[in-house]
Amino acid sequence: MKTFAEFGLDAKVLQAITELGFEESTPIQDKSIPIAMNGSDLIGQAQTGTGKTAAFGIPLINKIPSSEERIVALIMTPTRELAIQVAEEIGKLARFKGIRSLPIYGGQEIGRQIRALKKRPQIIIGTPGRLLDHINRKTIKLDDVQHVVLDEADEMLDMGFMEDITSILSLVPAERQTMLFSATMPPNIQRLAQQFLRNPEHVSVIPKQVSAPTIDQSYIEVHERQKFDALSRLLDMESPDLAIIFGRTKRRVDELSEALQKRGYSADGLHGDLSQNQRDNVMRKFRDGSIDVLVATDVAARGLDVSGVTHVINFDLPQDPESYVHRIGRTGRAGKEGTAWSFVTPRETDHLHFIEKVTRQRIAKKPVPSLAEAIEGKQRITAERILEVVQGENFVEYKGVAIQLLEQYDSVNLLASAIALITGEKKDVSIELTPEDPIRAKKRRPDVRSSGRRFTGSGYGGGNRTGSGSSSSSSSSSAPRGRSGYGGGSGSGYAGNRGSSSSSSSRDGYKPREGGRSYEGRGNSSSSSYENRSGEQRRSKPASDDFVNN
Ligand SMILES: Nc1ncnc2c1ncn2[C@@H]1O[C@H](COP(=O)(O)OP(=O)(O)OP(=O)(O)O)[C@@H](O)[C@H]1O
Ligand SMILES: [Mg+2]
Repeated sequence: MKTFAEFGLDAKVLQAITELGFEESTPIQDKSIPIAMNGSDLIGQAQTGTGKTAAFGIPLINKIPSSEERIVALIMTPTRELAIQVAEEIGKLARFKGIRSLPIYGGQEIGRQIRALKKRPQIIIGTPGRLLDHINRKTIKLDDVQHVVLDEADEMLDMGFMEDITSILSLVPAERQTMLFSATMPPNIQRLAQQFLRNPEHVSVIPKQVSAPTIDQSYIEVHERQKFDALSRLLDMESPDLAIIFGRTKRRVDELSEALQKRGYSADGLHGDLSQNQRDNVMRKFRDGSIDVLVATDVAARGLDVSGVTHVINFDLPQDPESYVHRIGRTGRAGKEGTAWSFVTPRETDHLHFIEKVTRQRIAKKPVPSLAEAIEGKQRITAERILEVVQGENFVEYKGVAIQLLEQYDSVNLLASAIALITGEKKDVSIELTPEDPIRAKKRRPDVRSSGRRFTGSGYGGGNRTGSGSSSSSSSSSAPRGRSGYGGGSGSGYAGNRGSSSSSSSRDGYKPREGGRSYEGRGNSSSSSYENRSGEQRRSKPASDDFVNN
């Protein structure tokens, strides 16, 4: 653990870091910043929420001269929300040095982006589709780019961006620095690395052994039809400050956010079928706390950093362990504690155990919260809210009526009635969700070679899924986050290791993955159809027989 002053950074960069409140570097920053400052290519892996953005952002900003007028750095992200967020963090770090950065993503009016490009940003943060659009219009040219970062590199591969990335990078001078970052680094990332990186340094913050998690993980076994009631009880019992609930499909997200609103929760949904305006609004409301429940597809699983997210709930289990790791990684960030719950239908318990095995993390089984626990939780929150008001003394104008009431009625009855009113039971609103099919772990098939799952620092060597058809097994592993978070240094990390995956690529580079993953929807209604998570280009659906749907 170092202070940032030890890296020999520009005073203006240091000032920005101080202003952000970063006191010490995180382990990934410790290791990456000197290498990145040297100009070497880099593959950086560290657990969710440990400051990978600054790990590549600080060296970039440090290096770029303020007088630079050309685009010299390009950062690519898999989703629009992440492009916006990374641009914001880069913007904060670059404030005093006066480096200009610009997010470029689908869904935003292109004219606006073209106007902003005229201000000569030195750093562009973009999603591949819109970047290509600008490149084709010649509104962005990459001839002078000296640094490239692929954030969530493995996800960019999985989303079928390989062809786009290849096209984009073919326009960037070979004489450049290229860096890949993610919490999960499956071996097939090597394909990307071999193609685009030169003698990369591998930096990974991985624990030697499983250590205590910062994210408290539990699951509840529940039938599909009981999920919603279980969810409202869970929300009542836990009363999260901010929660993200992941659903499998866009339809699911729509239905769930509407149902939660009907039951009186302050919730809204995020998925790729919404307009960019709607997406921006939902994110803004969630970030400023005007809603406290964000219901989302996996579009929100990667990279998003919203401070104060205390809970992640997998309303539907994710298809693969990487997705699980990234989803629950939306809480427990920057050394804070977080709580993750997953709903598991009886037929999905094998899949849950598979996730446990791969992530080397026991996920504790908990009962469905009882009505009594739910009520107790809700009442506790109401009482806390009342006490806050009492302390604020912002109630003087209500005293007159209070005195009158107390003259006529019993004080306990009065207060209990007021609590009942504020608690606002809306249990009578009936909710009907379209059921989702369970996810099931694939069974080992001896005739198909399994590359298995391997863990760094663990003896586990066997995959319990195998590939099917032309798609060979792709697997990964992870280790849980360490409690140490910032400052502890033991730095547990995700040690993803995916068996060599050589599945056939479709035209657009989309790789139908063994076991599939939780893409948004694979039903046949448009609201539940597969989409590219950046929402800007549609790709072919993964082969449906990659999934066990029933
Ligand atoms: N040195 C530091 N000290 C304190 N906070 C930090 C430091 N570096 C980064 N942070 C904060 O930690 C949070 C998480 O950082 P960031 O989003 O970069 O994580 P990440 O490793 O990219 O996670 P993910 O894998 O989910 O993308 C951010 O709010 C960031 O501002
Ligand atoms: Mg990140």
